[in-house]
Amino acid sequence: MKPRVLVSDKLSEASIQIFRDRGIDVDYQPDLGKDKDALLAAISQYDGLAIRSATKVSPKLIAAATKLKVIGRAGIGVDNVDIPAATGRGIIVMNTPFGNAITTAEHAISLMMALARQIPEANASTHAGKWEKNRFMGVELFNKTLGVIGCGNIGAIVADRALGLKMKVIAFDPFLSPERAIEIGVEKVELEDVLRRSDFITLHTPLTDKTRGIIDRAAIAKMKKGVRIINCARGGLVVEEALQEALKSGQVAGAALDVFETEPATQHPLFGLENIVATPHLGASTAEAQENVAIQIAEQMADYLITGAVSNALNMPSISADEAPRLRPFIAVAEKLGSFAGQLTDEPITGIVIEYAGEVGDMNTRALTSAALAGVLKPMLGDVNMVSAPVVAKERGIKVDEVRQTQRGAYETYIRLAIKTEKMERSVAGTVFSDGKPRIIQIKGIELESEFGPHMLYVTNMDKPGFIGALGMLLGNAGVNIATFHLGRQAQGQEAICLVQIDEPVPEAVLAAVVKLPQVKQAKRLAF
Ligand SMILES: NC(=O)c1ccc[n+]([C@@H]2O[C@H](COP(=O)([O-])OP(=O)(O)OC[C@H]3O[C@@H](n4cnc5c(N)ncnc54)[C@H](O)[C@@H]3O)[C@@H](O)[C@H]2O)c1
Ligand SMILES: O=C(O)CC[C@@H](O)C(=O)O
Repeated sequence: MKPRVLVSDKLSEASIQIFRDRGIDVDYQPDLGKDKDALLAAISQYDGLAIRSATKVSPKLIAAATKLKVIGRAGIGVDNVDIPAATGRGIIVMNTPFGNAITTAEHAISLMMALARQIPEANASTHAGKWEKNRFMGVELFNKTLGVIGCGNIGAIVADRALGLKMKVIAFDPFLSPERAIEIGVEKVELEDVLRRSDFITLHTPLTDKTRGIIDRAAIAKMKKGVRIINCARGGLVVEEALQEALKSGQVAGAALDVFETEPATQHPLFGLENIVATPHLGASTAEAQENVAIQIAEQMADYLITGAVSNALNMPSISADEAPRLRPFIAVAEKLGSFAGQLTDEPITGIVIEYAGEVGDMNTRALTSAALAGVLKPMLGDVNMVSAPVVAKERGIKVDEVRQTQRGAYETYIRLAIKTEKMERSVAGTVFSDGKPRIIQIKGIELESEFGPHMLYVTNMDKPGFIGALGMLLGNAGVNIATFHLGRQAQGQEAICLVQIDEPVPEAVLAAVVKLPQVKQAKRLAF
């Protein structure tokens, strides 16, 4: 069946065509995002949801989205998506981190200039026929200090443009390296310095628990009198009441806001103030940026739904379109090895070590580890996939370690997964043969070679004569057809393992009879 995507916000037509061209059924309902109830009623039909900022993806919506695999944000900020809830349900959340960065930086610079020269007010006055030449006395940008809070993609572009205007640019960003600061020509400083030294302050951080209210009453009190503030990032970074007081007192000479605590902001205490320039979240609104982000998100979502390639996901490692087909059989073997170990483990798992050797050691092992974890956890928890598994493992206090080595042993590739519980450690290893099929090659250090079948019987026994015949007879008498039969042992007369692929699940009574065979230590049904 074709994947179905809902586009619930206004997106460029080009993106709709991309979905169609890639063989995806797409419903373009640009106003549905604003109608919570209608969206909630419709969401269960879709594999993908493409949005901008109007659609709020709440835990309630995610709970109703039973088929949903991917949420694509045509833009940067994903604060309208509950990422933990999506991750918990195994839904990938992706955005387009660069598509609107230049446009948004240009908007911030436009707002700074509009503030410096009071262009909106002067425009309104001139249109009103007032010719108030003496009323509008501006300030120059030349030689002024611009303080950038958050110097990532957009902050760095703003800095670059401001340097072109011959401003001095200082930046506060805990994640900005000194080398990067030198590269982009800014002085890396502390927040206090930005507050104390800047003539203009521009915000370019995401809205997080750390950045919410970063410009509050106390921060404003530390600023130069007559500072001008530009917020083209997110409402909530600036405490609006504190700003209002400071604009009235003259501590802040002017502020330009593209974003507001509550949007749409149709009524606001700051509206109507002379020293406020306001735009309705237009940062990303150019034809170029909207085309970019819409095309990018449609490509990324289509890639994921059709090929499994993952790019720009916020809750899953990337898998490029080139590596997706190469990775697929290894994802399958990692998941199956995990599932094998998970099905055999009844106690709480404390740790998992995944070892990659040979060719696979050079691959995207984060994706493989996520697949292995999903395999381990699924038998116990059911609804876990590559997206949610790392988070679920962490929540359960399972320590996950990856070991990579590129040298080869007997096999071109080798993946070994060891599970630790309070009482024991169990390991299983596998590989992918040239036919692309995953194989088990080792269990508990015992060599044997088997495919993963839909129905299997796993038996550990003592290596004594008569066992194979007795097991074969038991299964045969019960009408259970054996497809493949694989054996391995530690050494003659010691612990042995038998892996039998059968055409249907072993009935309970037959399993009980297998356990009673004198040589048998343990017998379990497995399914892949
Ligand atoms: N107005 C609009 O239409 C519009 C358009 C695009 C993006 N945005 C907003 O702009 C924000 C920035 O976008 P970007 O592409 O530059 O993101 P980015 O991730 O490239 O950069 C954000 C920077 O903020 C820094 N940061 C994080 N926490 C910080 C803190 N406590 N103090 C200082 N810096 C901190 C990060 O280290 C990072 O360098 C987005 O999160 C989005 O909310 C708004
Ligand atoms: O979609 C928009 O118009 C705004 C997007 C912007 O806020 C973003 O974070 O990318």
